[in-house]
Amino acid sequence: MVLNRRDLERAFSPHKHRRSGGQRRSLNKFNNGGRIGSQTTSSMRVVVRVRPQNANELEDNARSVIQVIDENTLIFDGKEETQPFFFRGSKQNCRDLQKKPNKELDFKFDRVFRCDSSNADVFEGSTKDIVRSLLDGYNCSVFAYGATGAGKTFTMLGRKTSPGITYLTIAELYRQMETLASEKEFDLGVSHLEVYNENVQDLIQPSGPLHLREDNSYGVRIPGLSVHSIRNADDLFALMAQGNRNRTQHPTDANAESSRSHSVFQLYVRMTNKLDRTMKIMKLSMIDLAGSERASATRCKGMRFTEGANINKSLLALGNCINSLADGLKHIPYRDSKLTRLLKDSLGGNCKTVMIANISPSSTSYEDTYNTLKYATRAKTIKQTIKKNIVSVQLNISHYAKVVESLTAENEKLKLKLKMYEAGNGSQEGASTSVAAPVVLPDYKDRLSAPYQELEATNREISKLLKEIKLLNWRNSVKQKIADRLPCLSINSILLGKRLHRIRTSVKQLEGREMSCKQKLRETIIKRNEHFKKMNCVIRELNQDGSNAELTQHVAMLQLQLELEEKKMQLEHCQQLLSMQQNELESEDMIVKVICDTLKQYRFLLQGHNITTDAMISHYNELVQKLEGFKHISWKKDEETDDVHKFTFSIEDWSGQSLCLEGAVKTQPSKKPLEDKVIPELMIDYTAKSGPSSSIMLTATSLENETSENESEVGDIDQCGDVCSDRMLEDTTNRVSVSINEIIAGSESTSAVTESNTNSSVTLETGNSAGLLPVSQKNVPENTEVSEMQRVKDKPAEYCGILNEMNLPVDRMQGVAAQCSLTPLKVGCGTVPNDYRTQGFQLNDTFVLPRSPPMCTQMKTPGRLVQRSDTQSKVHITVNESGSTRKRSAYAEVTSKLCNKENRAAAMRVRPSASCQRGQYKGSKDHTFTVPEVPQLQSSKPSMHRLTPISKYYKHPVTKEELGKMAYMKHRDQLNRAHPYSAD
Ligand SMILES: Nc1ncnc2c1ncn2[C@@H]1O[C@H](COP(=O)(O)OP(=O)(O)OP(=O)(O)O)[C@@H](O)[C@H]1O
Repeated sequence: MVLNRRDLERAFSPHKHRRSGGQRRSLNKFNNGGRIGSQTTSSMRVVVRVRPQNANELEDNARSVIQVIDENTLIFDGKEETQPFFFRGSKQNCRDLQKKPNKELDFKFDRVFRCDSSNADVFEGSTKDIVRSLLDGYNCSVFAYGATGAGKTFTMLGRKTSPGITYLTIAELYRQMETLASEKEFDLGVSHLEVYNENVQDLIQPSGPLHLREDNSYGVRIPGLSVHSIRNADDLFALMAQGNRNRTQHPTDANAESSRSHSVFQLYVRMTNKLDRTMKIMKLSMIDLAGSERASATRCKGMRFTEGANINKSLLALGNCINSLADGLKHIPYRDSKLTRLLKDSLGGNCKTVMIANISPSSTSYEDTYNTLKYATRAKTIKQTIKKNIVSVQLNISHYAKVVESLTAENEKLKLKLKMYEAGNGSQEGASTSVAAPVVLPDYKDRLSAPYQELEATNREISKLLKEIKLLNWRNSVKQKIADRLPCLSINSILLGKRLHRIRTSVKQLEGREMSCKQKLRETIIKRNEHFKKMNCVIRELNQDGSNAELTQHVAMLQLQLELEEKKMQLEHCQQLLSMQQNELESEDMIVKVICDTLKQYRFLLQGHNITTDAMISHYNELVQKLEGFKHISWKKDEETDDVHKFTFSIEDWSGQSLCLEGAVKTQPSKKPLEDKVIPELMIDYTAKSGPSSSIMLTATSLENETSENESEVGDIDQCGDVCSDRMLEDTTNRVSVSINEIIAGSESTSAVTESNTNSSVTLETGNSAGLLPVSQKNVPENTEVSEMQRVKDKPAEYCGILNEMNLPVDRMQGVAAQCSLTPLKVGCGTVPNDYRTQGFQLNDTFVLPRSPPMCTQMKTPGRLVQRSDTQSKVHITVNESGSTRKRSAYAEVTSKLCNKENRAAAMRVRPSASCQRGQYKGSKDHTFTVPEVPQLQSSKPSMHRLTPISKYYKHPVTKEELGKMAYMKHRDQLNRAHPYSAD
């Protein structure tokens, strides 16, 4: 335990820190020159007050060791103006060597008060600012430090004529609270205690010693300490006086009214915001420390000596804490004394602190003053981290809703008042310029307003719940639908099980939500009925008071408003539901399309393998019929009409003769225009203007965009798919119907290579041709196929010829070939038609087309090889003598099916080379034809020899499984895109 002056000095000696820090050379380096009002740092605010010399000091003729330079600076132990020093009659510049040299230390503080400063001056310069901080929500502390008799109590408590800063601060607090009274509510409480001989005692209601408790949330607490409410600053003064009377004071040699204890006066402020009910609890502590003293100076003995030792001990602990805080150490020895424990949250805690260092200017207190100044300088470097004490009051969203509601209602009322006021003023305008009397809102409107608003709110809630229920219901039905159709497509039972489980779980969740919504709805409806009753009651009462027309009108208007609001919400909900249903419909539409497409591909695949059954075909046809039925469902609006896109068609026959045609493309309004992606349906009606033709090519050009680029021949297999390949119907009136499955974006025109006879009236019609087979197939009896199949089996080498004889469509031929385990024909087979016989070919000449699409140059009579180059193909045809004598020329007709766009036109008009002319091949069996790139045979009956899309997937050798897989692969992505629950 340290009890003497030397220890105290050591505790606050700068040399101590020089040793530890090794940096400081002069006291001036302590000074950071902090300024009043500087809010940039949160350093402890330190002010110094110099008291006037007392009678004793004046009597002793002691010199003043303090020179106050300005508001912030003082010089301790400055040079005195002394008599010149003479040695042997001459003035000496050197000082009197017998005298101690002056320290001449300058100190800077936040504020320095001269000895003539009043308590009011000190208040203005030290604690006035912290009142603002207190009301901003910060804890604040003020403590007075100094040697005994230095004027601490005088500064803190003052006299009746000159109240101290505690009183002045609290008076200021009351003044500022009054200005905030409209926004905030305040509750004030005070307590007053002393720490005497390391015991804490209540000064207002003295009882036994009190214990200190520390709490993370509330800091230091003293259970049992009485807290007294005050109404004004005068109440406070009375309480302080009472507390001071109870304070332990004893006269010492240094001070006749020496306080022998540390006094702590605390004011608690609870501030509640009237608007949001947030609460702040702040604490202001005014601490009058006991004076540090030298036992020699006070000449205390016995009890007084023990008191002094305790005072010094606690002040020493305080000095250690200040040093540790100033050095930024982690551990602060607060627990060394009761005083430091009590001041824990005032010094380094969450608190704005002001230290008032009281000093005597007299040289008799030289050491005390010097120590106090050092102490204060050290304290100045303490940094504090402070935050507002906002108590989170349990306010929920409903509270804010209420506040907003009440404000809105008030706002509405005010608006109404203003309107009425303006209306009243308007009518009186001109009549009188006197100030209009305040307009009183009709009572009935006021009384009806609250129940109406309640009713409106519940109505809104009901509409919302109804909408929620409907949506949940609909989502549920969609999920059910998915669950129903999933097993139809999914082939992976494990995956299917998982998906179904997921769907069922979500269905259950939706049902649960629906139930809770329904429950809420029931409750809200009950609530609404109550509001209705309430409103009716008010209306009845108002009627009893004296019904008037205005009231009736107002009630009717309110009812209408309610209805209107309800209808508006219903409309909104309907629109939302409708758009969701529309989306669902579109997605289902897409699924149907994809399924149809896939089905068609599978159908061809099966047909290719000749494994279709009658039942399958009839099911398929049923489906087609159903789909056709679907098309009759019209989504178009009444005012919508078909979009017509006009085209001109130029038709060329293979001999180069061209026909001019005009036509139009009709698209259904629900379908996208030509420029868009896919046009599933397209109607082209045109009539040839002139001339018969045996072979024509149709080129369609959009009139709406007449540029040369748009003039294109379509029919390219890459662009138009199987144009004119699926269905060609020949009717008796020489009208040819061509089915076009789809036209891809970018091709604004379509063409079809077709044949017309003498009549040039041609109709190209598009439609869903899925599943429609070439009509010629109908004419082929199944039994014929079977018998021929046997023939093929018996003579596999001749199967091409046999199949040609059978006059089967190419896919059927492929099927037969596959069934007979023969190499499937890649592209197609054709028989030379009868009319060709007259042109030099023999019946049953066989044309074998190449195996894979670009290799389309093989054209041979049996036994002869055909060659092909990149740019053209040479076709060797063996023609027998009889044929050549009969006809002068021969034709190798090709179609553009597998050609690229550029050479297709040329390919269409392949003529036999010169070597094919009559007579030139007489006697010779080999003739050469120059054929453009990628030719293909075309017979006079195109329906029989067209390529089918399925042929694209043929490879040799290929198994049925592979074929199936290939077709599946092609459509898998499309299917998945169309619907996530499609095939796995
Ligand atoms: N600024 C001042 N102006 C006039 N008189 C003063 C001033 N400061 C102090 N005094 C007088 O000095 C005497 C001692 O002052 P005070 O009791 O306030 O000292 P203290 O620091 O509280 O001493 P202790 O620590 O012993 O209680 C008192 O009589 C007081 O009236």
